[in-house]
Amino acid sequence: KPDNVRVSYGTAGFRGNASGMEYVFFRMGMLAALRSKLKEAAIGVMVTASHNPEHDNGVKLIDPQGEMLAQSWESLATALANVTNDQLIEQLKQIIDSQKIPLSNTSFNIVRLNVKKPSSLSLSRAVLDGASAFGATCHDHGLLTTPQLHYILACYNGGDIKVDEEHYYQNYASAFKALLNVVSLCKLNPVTSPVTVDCANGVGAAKLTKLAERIGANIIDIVVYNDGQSGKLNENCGADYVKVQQRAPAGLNMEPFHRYASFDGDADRLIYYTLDSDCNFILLDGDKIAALFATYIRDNLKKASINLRLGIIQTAYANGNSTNFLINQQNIEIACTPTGVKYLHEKALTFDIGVYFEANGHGTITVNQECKNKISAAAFDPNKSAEERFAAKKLKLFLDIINQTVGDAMCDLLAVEAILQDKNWSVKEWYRIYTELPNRQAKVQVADRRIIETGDAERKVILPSMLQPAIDELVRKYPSGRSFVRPSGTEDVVRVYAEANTQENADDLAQQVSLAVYNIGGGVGKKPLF
Ligand SMILES: CC(=O)N[C@H]1[C@@H](OP(=O)(O)O)O[C@H](CO)[C@@H](O)[C@@H]1O
Ligand SMILES: [Mg+2]
Repeated sequence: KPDNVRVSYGTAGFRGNASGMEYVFFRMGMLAALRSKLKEAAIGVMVTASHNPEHDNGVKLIDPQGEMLAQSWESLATALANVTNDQLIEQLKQIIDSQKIPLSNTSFNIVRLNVKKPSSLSLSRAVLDGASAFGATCHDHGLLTTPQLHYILACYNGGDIKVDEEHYYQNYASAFKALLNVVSLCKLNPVTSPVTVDCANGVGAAKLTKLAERIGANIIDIVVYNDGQSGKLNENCGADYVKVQQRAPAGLNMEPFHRYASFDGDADRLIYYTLDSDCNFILLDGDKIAALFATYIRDNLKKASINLRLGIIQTAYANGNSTNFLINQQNIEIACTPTGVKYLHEKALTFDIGVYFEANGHGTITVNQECKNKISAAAFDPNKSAEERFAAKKLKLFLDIINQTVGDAMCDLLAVEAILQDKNWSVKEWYRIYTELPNRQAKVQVADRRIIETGDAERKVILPSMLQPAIDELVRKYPSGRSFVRPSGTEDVVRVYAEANTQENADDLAQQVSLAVYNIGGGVGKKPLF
């Protein structure tokens, strides 16, 4: 471990420049083995830096049911990663004692290794070495998307110890085909039009190709773009680039009203986009996917006369008009949490059916088993009308397409495609459900981003105390203005978000707020000017 380097288990595990990070991965292998002994179940370890540039890498731990590592263990992970080499054994002992870990229990880890990245082989090796130091048996599943690893882990711990990647394809391909069969029954000539998917030159390209093969080209027409043959991972492409830059991946020739989608590097984010008739770029982000899912579920619940509590969970990054649409026009319950899918997921579980999405395209649907049973039973209930049973059946099949453990770009893509088919919608009808407020994201470098503390699900700054009044004053100047700032959990920056009635005003507001952060929050380097 290099001296004077501090890392922390952030929004999505440890992430940073891959060189010199082996010690973090080695220690996370150890921690995973300990957690496995405690939980008496396999623990997943994912090696990825998601949407970050190729020179970065990262590691995150996955809990037994495929959920994110329990928050109480994040601080243990941070402490273990930061001690010096000679304090390591002492720190491990402390964790073992404080968590009462039965060392004699066997432990299993399921590791996914991304051989595509030059750094990943040695880093994955470091995880395996760390885990073996505690005698863990490791199943190395090779190259997988993040959601595939979550899925495999959940199945494995559910008793299916032979589960593998193929199982994933069979499961979701047959779920999708079953729903499409049912929805095309009511159509004379079901049409499939192609959807072009930018896979960010990441692992998703090969995996999506396999999934599409299992479904069949006569049912879904997927064109893979940025398959990693030539381009660099996440460079000028991928879901994060498209969302933040609000433009298509480099080199993609777009046609008006065709459907385009982007995954991020580890395929847990999905964004759609298209061009309108004037060739304006139209983004259909996580908010719009959530709105499509939630209204589809709500409509079918209604048609099936099933009474369940449906909620949508957003973060402060959700576009103001998506929130207005869902609350005021659709009457759907909304909750807001801090950034980071673990918070959204946790909140989603408090509803019978929870639809959560970050605006950047990471999201899924949670539904508890009891509610799922209720929906399945309604599909065969002789006391219901044929129409009610049909809606219940569609809802059941739709929920089968969803990877409930985590946001999954491939499953979410199938779910969007199925809804559009069912509704006979092109991308045009979908994007018109509401019009987004123009918005802008920016980053500000400060000496120490930890001095910024936020509250109210990150919508207000608490410290430094001068900052929120300054933001409020700026926001007041712009019609439909809204802005907030927060320290990033994955990068050494403060993030700024602004929206307003016009793009110019949103840009202006983002600029002014960035300067306020720079001036009041201890900015370093060049003043943020854009
Ligand atoms: C504005 C934004 O997109 N933030 C992302 C980003 O977190 P930050 O804490 O903002 O760096 O990465 C997270 C992990 O992928 C993701 O959950 C989150 O939504
Ligand atoms: Mg990702």
